Amino acid sequence: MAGGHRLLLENARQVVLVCARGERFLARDALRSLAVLEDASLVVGIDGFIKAIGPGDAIQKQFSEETFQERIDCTGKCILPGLVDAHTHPVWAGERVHEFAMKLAGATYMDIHQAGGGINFTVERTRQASEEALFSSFRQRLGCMMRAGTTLAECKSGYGLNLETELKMLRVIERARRELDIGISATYCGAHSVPKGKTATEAADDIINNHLPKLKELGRNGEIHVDNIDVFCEKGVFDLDSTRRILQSGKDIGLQINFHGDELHPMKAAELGVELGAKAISHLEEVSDEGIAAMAAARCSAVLLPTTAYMLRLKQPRARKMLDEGVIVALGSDFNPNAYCFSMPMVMHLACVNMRMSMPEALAAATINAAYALGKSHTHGSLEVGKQGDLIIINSSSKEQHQESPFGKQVPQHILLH
Ligand SMILES: N=CN[C@@H](CCC(=O)O)C(=O)O
Ligand SMILES: [Zn+2]
Repeated sequence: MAGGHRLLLENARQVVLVCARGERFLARDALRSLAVLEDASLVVGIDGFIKAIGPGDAIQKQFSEETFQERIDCTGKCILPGLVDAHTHPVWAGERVHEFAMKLAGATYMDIHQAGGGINFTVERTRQASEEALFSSFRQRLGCMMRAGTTLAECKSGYGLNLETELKMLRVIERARRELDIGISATYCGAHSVPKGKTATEAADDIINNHLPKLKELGRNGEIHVDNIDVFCEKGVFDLDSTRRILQSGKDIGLQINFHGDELHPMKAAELGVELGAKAISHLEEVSDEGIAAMAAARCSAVLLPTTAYMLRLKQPRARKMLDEGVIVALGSDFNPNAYCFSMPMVMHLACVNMRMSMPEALAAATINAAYALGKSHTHGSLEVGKQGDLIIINSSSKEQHQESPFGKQVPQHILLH
């Protein structure tokens, strides 16, 4: 007979809280060591929220008269918050394997983009795909992310560019949000590339005059729920002026600004993001010193994407400088047809090796700080009483093994979402 509480996780070797005082993000010295309880237990209530965390014997005493729908013996194991992936492009059709060969032969991302490949190749395939087919592949991809420990993922549109296909993608994301056991933060990314036959200014006008009013209407009717607005601010894609106009219009209809900036060329995108009150800016391989200082002061988070720099052989984003200056650093997989990585443990590992982040910095960046980038760190990203009981159990006695061994031991034994 069900009753009392949803779940008791008993006697874990470590419960990695990440933070324990209601912090909305971790930066500077707070990243030196994360909050961890040894030999601890955790209780999730029927409503899916965490009710208690503490020493195993204390929890046992406190809940000795209570009943649980499920109990898991976590002896020798480690409990972590579910991982948060702050940047993904997971809805699309068609493969771009041929472009990998072109890149290995020396073509750059922009060479391929300017020749009509890259994003625009995927746009053609995605426009042709049925909504059902898009949902089916999306569901499989989300399943892979979950199996690697992701419990909340930001998911972008952006392979439609026209209103019809952007809405098709957003409906697919909305369906997943309602039907699947994974948290989703939905992002409208209709300015991911300039559609064929249009200039950036014309594309921006179309978005501002046609796409955004429709999103507002559908949001008001409860048909789709969009959290963020994104633009690919890049030389040869959307310039600073078009980016500003689109992001401001998105903000005016209540969306959080969370966009691609300073990736391949220095654009002063970070400075623009701060001016507009952006919640997050992704990539930042080419961010200026002034941009870093402005982001730190404005608490605008940097979503760093180690798979992109690796795949495209770009210079690494200056994670160390950002961290030392107090920027709120988050991580994302950037899952897309050009960077096919589902795994946040692999992303943390690359962040440590290639971007020289410490293990606590990488774990905070994949939990509380990623949740902050999505405006969800009041409910996600740490194990604290009152937060959502999204957590993973790894068959290892310390959290470090999760990052050190991304090729094997990273697969969580249990993934629990509430
Ligand atoms: N840079 C722009 N967007 C993606 C790539 C998308 C694609 O190539 O399909 C990124 O974040 O890496
Ligand atoms: Zn991206």
